[in-house]
Amino acid sequence: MLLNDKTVIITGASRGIGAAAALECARQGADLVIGYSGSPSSKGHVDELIQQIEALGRKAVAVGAPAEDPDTGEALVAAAVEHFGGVDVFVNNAGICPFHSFLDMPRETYLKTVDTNLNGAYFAVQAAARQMKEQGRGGAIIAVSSISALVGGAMQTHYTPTKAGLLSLMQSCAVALGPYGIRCNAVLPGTIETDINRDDLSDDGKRQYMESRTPLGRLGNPDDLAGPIVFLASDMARYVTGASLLVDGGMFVNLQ
Ligand SMILES: NC(=O)C1=CN([C@@H]2O[C@H](COP(=O)(O)OP(=O)(O)OC[C@H]3O[C@@H](n4cnc5c(N)ncnc54)[C@H](O)[C@@H]3O)[C@@H](O)[C@H]2O)C=CC1
Ligand SMILES: C[C@H](O)[C@@H]1OC(=O)[C@H](O)[C@@H]1O
Repeated sequence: MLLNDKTVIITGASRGIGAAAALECARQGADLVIGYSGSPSSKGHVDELIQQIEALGRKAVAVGAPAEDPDTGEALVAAAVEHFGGVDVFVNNAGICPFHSFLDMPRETYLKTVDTNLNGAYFAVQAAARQMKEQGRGGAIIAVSSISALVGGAMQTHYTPTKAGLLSLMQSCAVALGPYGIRCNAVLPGTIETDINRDDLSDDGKRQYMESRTPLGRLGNPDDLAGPIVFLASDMARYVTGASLLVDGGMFVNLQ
C-alpha cells in the first residue's frame, strides 16, 4: 500500500474529487481527516464517507469548518494531531465555481470565490506546513488547482485566478518548504463531472463541446483524480516537488 499508516487531511471532502481521493487514500492504508463546510446538507455525505473508510479498516474524523475561514487549517491540523498523532499529507481541494459573466460580476461572488478557493487555502497550507516542520519527518502538500490555471473562461473570471494562484502557491511553497522535506505539488483537473459543473454541463451543446475537446473521448470522473493525488502524496513521488500534473484526458494540448 502506498500510504500505509499515513495521516491525510483533505478539504472539501464531502463529495466529488475530495471524497474520491479520501477513499483511495484509505484503500492505500491512510487514516483521514475529512474537512467539510459544516453545512447540515454536507454532513450526511460525510457520515456515509466515514462509514466507507471504516469498512476499509481505516479511521476517519470529520471537521466541519468553512474553507474561507483563516482558522480552518489550524482546526484540521489540531484534529489530525489529536486523533492520529500528526499529519503526513495535506490536500487542499475545497472549491466553488459559480459561473457568472465578467462585466456584471457581483462583488460578493468574486470575493467569496477568492476567499474560499485561495485565501483559505493559503492559511490552511501554512498550518499544515508548520505542523509537518515541527514533526521533522517531511510531508506532502497537494493543491487541487485546474486546467483553468492555464487557460481562461468568460464565465470564470473570478475562478481562474484562484486556480492560477493555487498553482503558484505550490511552486513557491515547494521552494520554501523543500529544506524541511515537505513536497508541494498541484493537480490540474480538466472537466470532471461533479456537482460543481452539473448545471453547466446540463447544456447538451456545452457538454458535447467539452467532450469533443478531450482526446481520450470522455469527460473525467472523480476517481480519475484519486490515483494522481495518491501518487503525489506517496513516496513514489519522493523527488517530485513544485510540479503540476494535468489530469484532463488531453484537453489542454488539443489545439487542432
Ligand atoms: N469538476 C471539475 O471539472 C474540476 C474541479 N476542480 C476543482 O476540484 C475541487 C473539487 O471540486 P469538485 O469535486 O469538482 O466539485 P464538488 O462541488 O463536488 O466538490 C467541492 C467540495 O468543496 C466543498 N466546499 C465548497 N465550498 C466550501 C466551503 N466554503 N468550505 C468547505 N468546503 C467547501 C464542497 O462541500 C465539496 O465537498 C475544486 O477546488 C474545484 O475547483 C478543478 C478542475 C476541474
Ligand atoms: C467547474 C468547471 O466546469 C471545471 O472547473 C474547472 O476548473 C474547469 O474549468 C472545469 O471545466
